[in-house]
Amino acid sequence: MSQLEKMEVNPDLAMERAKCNFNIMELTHILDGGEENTVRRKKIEDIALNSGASKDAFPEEHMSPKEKYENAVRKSCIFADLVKNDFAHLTGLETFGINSNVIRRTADAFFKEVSPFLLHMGMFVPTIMGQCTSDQMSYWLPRAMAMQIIGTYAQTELGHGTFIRGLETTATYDPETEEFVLHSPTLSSYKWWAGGLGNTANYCIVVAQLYTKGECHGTHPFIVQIRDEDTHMPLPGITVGEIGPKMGFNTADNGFLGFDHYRIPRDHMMMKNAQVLKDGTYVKVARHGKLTYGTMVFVRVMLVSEAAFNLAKACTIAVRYSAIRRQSKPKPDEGEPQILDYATQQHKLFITIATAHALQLSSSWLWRSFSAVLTEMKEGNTDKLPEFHALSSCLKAVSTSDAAYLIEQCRHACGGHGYMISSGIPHLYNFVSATRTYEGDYTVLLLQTARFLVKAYEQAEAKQPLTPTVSYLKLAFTRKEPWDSSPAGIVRSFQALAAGKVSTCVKNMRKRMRSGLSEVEAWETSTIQLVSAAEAHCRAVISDAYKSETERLTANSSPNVKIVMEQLSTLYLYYWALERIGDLLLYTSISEKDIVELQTAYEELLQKIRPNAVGIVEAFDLRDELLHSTLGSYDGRAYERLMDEALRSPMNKEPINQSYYKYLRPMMKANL
Ligand SMILES: CCCCC/C=C\C/C=C\C/C=C\C/C=C\CCCC(=O)SCCNC(=O)CCNC(=O)[C@H](O)C(C)(C)COP(=O)(O)OP(=O)(O)OC[C@H]1O[C@@H](n2cnc3c(N)ncnc32)[C@H](O)[C@@H]1OP(=O)(O)O
Ligand SMILES: Cc1cc2nc3c(=O)[nH]c(=O)nc-3n(C[C@H](O)[C@H](O)[C@H](O)COP(=O)(O)OP(=O)(O)OC[C@H]3O[C@@H](n4cnc5c(N)ncnc54)[C@H](O)[C@@H]3O)c2cc1C
Repeated sequence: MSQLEKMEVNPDLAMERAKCNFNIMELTHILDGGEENTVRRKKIEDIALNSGASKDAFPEEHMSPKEKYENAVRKSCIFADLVKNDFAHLTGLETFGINSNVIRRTADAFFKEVSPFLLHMGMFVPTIMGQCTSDQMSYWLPRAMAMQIIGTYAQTELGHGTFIRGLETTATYDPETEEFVLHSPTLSSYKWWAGGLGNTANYCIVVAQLYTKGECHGTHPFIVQIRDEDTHMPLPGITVGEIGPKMGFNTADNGFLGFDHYRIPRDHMMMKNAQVLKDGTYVKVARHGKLTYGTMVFVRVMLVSEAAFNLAKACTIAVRYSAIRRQSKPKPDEGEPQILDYATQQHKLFITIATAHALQLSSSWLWRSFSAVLTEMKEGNTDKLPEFHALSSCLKAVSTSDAAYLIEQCRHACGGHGYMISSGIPHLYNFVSATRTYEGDYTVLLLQTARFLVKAYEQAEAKQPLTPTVSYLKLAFTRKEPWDSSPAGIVRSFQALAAGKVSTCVKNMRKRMRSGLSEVEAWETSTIQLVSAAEAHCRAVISDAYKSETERLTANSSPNVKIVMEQLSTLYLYYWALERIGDLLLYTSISEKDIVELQTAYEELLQKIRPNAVGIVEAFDLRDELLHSTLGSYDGRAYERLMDEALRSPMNKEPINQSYYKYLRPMMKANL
């Protein structure tokens, strides 16, 4: 009999809800970007989740890899149908704005790992939108949106992921037949990793070195059919398959792909930014050489919200569980406290909540900047692209890295039970730790930002005007920043710290060049510090955006919601100031007394947040279907759910496993 037949809420969780002193729904509306967004989101979730279509009859964890994939395809088709037929009027999916976030969020109820269609929606469609001419778009986009074809994005090869210019797949134009010939000249040139490529997709975007009239023009994107639209058989000249088990993403059939002189029509080159005319003449259209990297920039922005969303899930699970879990007996005359009462537990968890808010608000701010950059680019102005590339690169790197670290911390906060797959936390960790690598590795992206920072520093030195996100670099040329523990003062200190680090890097590089190193060598030997400087810059950007967005969003809110949001954003600042004490000592006037006061203020803040902790995570409004967690469900009945899950295990379906007769019994009897 299920342990959950009686509908009850754990009394500790009920008590937490009763003592929450702010309006949870008001905070939900703020996080959703307005009440009407919440209403629409809930409608979409109701349609998708109340039907029960997201549920599995058999626990996914106990399926074979092949069964897991097949189940994910089954549910992807149900979900795609819902998107097309039931959500369309509610979402305006084609805008790829807030509503695609809602669809992405709802999809998580269907997939504990990911949908094999993720790359179709996440990269194939956006690349068609960003890299096609309008004629091409009017042919491809309706087919892709209606799911008549399924696509993916195959850029990375066995030999190269980071260094795009080093890709080896060739696309050589043949003016005789007006076709491109795609070819994989080496093993290392095989495409590797594209999600959905192994078994699902029949089309893909292939990034290849373009050759025409005997000249190489660098990497360009092409739309390539890889399977027959009717039989799904790989087409002649195509070698395609799945790459095998991974830490996560196991329902995403990541694949490999090779070409043997495979021909595609000329107009399957995506020609918005560059064209090859019928006679083979190459025409560059774009004003900026890196516009073909546009989909990556788009997904990097997307990944900041992904990091926030997955952190919100992890801390909802860990905070609810910490409210119902009681352990140890610090006071002999009292019962065991809820583990959420321990200051060390609050230290693990409240920064996780604050980071989820910080990333969510920074991501909304980043989306707005992105829209502004896109609008200018439509008018042919690419001036803001370098700054935006630097910004989206560091935000992607730091948000995914912080999220992975903090999700792991949520697992620690759940003790042994956090290690269970059914807690939901391992899936979250496996998913998010990949986001630190894909779409540009952490270190590589921070070094892109560092390049921009060094150039901006040189502009500041030459007293030239600076773009907004780096205007603080002028602090590098003033006296040491006086320490001020107010939120605005801490943001300024983070800026002074970042400016100081960039300045130190530049001075070190110059010194190394004076001692005989080339510019490239001086850069290379300074990269550890450059990564650290770019991280500090990003931390200053997030802190500034989080603080100012909090002020903007709470300008008209009720007093208690304002207090809660301010407490969290101040906690974020205190936490990172304490984490970076060594740097603050170098670059600001902070004293020993200031540090002691800061630590005390941080500890007091944890206590102030404590009574509202459950309410705060519940403002993320994550339904049980999205959490997939025995530990974090709304009713808080973790022990009953753990036992129920254990009983569902196929290992418990027979009292004696056959291995007893085959191996254990003979061994033990032989040892008698
Ligand atoms: C079921 C329903 C679901 C709904 C779906 C909706 C949403 C889903 C949500 C999210 C997730 C979606 C999908 C996620 C799943 C999996 C996806 C994984 C996909 C992939 O994983 S897909 C492969 C990505 N793979 C990379 O990410 C490679 C990283 N590697 C690079 O990105 C470059 O290769 C780099 C930058 C390292 C070097 O490139 P390089 O060698 O060519 O350039 P170089 O260093 O020489 O720089 C020359 C000048 O270009 C500037 N520059 C460079 N890049 C620029 C840019 N983008 N924009 C503007 N300027 C740029 C520089 O700043 C410099 O500027 P300057 O000269 O002025 O200093
Ligand atoms: C789950 C998952 C899904 C993916 N999906 C797709 C997909 O759909 N389509 C696709 O095309 N690709 C996909 N990828 C590939 C992904 O984009 C690449 O793995 C990623 O960009 C990192 O590149 P890499 O593997 O070449 O790493 P490498 O560049 O080989 O990195 C290895 C190490 O070298 C370091 N390094 C590399 N270059 C430098 C440098 N210049 N300076 C300092 N350090 C450096 C890195 O920091 C890292 O520590 C996926 C990857 C994963 C894990």
